[in-house]
Amino acid sequence: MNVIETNNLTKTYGKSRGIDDISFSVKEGEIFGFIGPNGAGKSTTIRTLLSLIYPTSGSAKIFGKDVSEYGPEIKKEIGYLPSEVFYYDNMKVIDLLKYSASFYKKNCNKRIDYLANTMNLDLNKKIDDLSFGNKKKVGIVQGLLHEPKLIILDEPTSGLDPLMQQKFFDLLEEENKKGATILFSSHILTEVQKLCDRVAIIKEGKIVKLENMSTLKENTYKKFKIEMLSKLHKDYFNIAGVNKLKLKGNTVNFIYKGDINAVMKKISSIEISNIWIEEPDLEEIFMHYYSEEE
Ligand SMILES: Nc1ncnc2c1ncn2[C@@H]1O[C@H](COP(=O)(O)OP(=O)(O)OP(=O)(O)O)[C@@H](O)[C@H]1O
Repeated sequence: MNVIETNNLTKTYGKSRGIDDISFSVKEGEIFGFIGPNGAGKSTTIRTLLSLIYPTSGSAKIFGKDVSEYGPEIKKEIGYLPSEVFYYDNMKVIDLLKYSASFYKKNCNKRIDYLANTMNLDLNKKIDDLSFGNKKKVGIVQGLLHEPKLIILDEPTSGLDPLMQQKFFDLLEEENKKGATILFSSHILTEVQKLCDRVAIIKEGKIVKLENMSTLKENTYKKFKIEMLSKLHKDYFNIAGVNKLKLKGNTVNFIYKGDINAVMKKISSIEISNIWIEEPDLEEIFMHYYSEEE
């Protein structure tokens, strides 16, 4: 079953572009990453899904229901963490969370304690007295306290220190194991890489790539660095699939995309002292998509 489904979703702000013809779906139980640089259209897509803004054209469904028509009903099953959180600063954390919990028809007290404990959040402090990162934690607890079926996170880790980020990821994985579907927007690729099953890469309002995380990495090139015992002719590795070759002294660097056996045969015919074969990280793959289409 698809928990999220968007069809040709388009949003313009007056004459300027927000998002253009966005179509994707997220299956139940999936952790789906939405990655792209500032201004690409991540927040616009998310805000449309939450019916905080309305599409110019196209449509979106959550749990099989149109978001514009069933917004309030759908939102009860969603936990949303916006990219920027604003609160009534004078309230105590616990009062704000109890107020949030009152919108759902269940007792969330134990859950609030558990989440606050895990995220190391002092419930008795005034919101005004919290640091930016601690305010973010309030948003996290607020988004997860009703054990939503769908968790939508817009740049959720900004302001969290690495230890807290890890605790937060552990929490998300825990929720996902219990069945929650997660949509995770970010421009930080390493975190998307850690967590997500599938990603959509968004650029200037359009999805430029939609792929399983594993395929995204498999279908790309590998990086080779080879140290040889003696100097080679510069054309030795001039075979199909080899790119960006650099020969310096006895060391050759290149990237390779193609049948791995072809390049391994070439390597096995020479004497080498060391070899490194590396996968590009998501950052490099991402840069590749961006520069390729510019
Ligand atoms: N309220 C608005 N009025 C006019 N233009 C807007 C508005 N909100 C967003 N935009 C424009 O829509 C485009 C997409 O913005 P959006 O905030 O969705 O991007 P984003 O990928 O979430 O970026 P960021 O990571 O910076 O939040 C941008 O060009 C932005 O300037």
